[in-house]
Amino acid sequence: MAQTDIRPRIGIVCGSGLGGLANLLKDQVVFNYRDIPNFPQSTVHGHAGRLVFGTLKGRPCVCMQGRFHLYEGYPIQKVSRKMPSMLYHQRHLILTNAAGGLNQDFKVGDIMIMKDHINMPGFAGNNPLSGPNDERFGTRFPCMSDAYDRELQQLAMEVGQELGYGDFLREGVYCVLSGPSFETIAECRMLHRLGADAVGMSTVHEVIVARHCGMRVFALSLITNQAVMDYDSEEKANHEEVLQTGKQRSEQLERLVSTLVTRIEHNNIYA
Ligand SMILES: O=P(O)(O)O[C@@H]1C[C@H](O)[C@@H](CO)O1
Ligand code: HPA
Repeated sequence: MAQTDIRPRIGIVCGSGLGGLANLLKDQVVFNYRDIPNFPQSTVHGHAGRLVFGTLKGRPCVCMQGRFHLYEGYPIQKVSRKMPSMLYHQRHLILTNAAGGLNQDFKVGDIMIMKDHINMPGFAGNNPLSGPNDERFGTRFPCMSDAYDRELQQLAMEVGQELGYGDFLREGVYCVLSGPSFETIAECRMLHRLGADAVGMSTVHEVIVARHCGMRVFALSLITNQAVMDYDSEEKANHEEVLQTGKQRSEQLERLVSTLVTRIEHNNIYA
């Protein structure tokens, strides 16, 4: 922080292939993760591994161009609790991810506003808040029924409609698995029955920590591929398709996020 005058009010985390968001920032001050002491490294294609400070349409922001995933081998506390600590000092956190569509009404390229999550690793005791609680950050037992800020969801929906995104803007429930293997057909069918609209490998642990710190959270999933749910299907989930869809939709997703950022300030949603 000593190396930049920018004091961000909004933190942004970029999902797979969605790092272009960080390039929108003006007056950039960039730190490569490899140059930050004790910082993990991004090991996944589509995650550049840079912390970018700058202004988005005049609003001071900090952007993680590259996140850490459980499957990269980092302990869950390191992935989510200690490392993006710069982001957790902000009032708002905006997260993006790539996800497989489970909802049969969803199409590849849809943008899903996350209204809730299912934390599968959490069911197995893998929660980022496990371990001693530091009361300076938040309570031992944080509420998660209000994890995704309803005012921000509403605002994003309005922004999306104004931008003409109505045909591909959705809302739904994201289910996180630890990865890195993609899901089996039986797993996808089960997750769908459980109420998940999309499946991915990130975001939820970051959301839990952000809510623990009292941040207001907004998250978007880009449906980069249809989860395979049919034994007759020839489709095979793969990371190349994920990145390709990210490239195709990046411009709209970036416009949605940057307009949302200006509206957060304009509507003075800082309480
Ligand atoms: O960081 P996100 O959640 O966007 O990345 C997704 C999940 C895996 O890391 C990868 C699979 O293609 O994309
Ligand atoms: N499954 C899990 N994670 C993903 C997927 C998927 O189908 N697509 C992008 N990230």
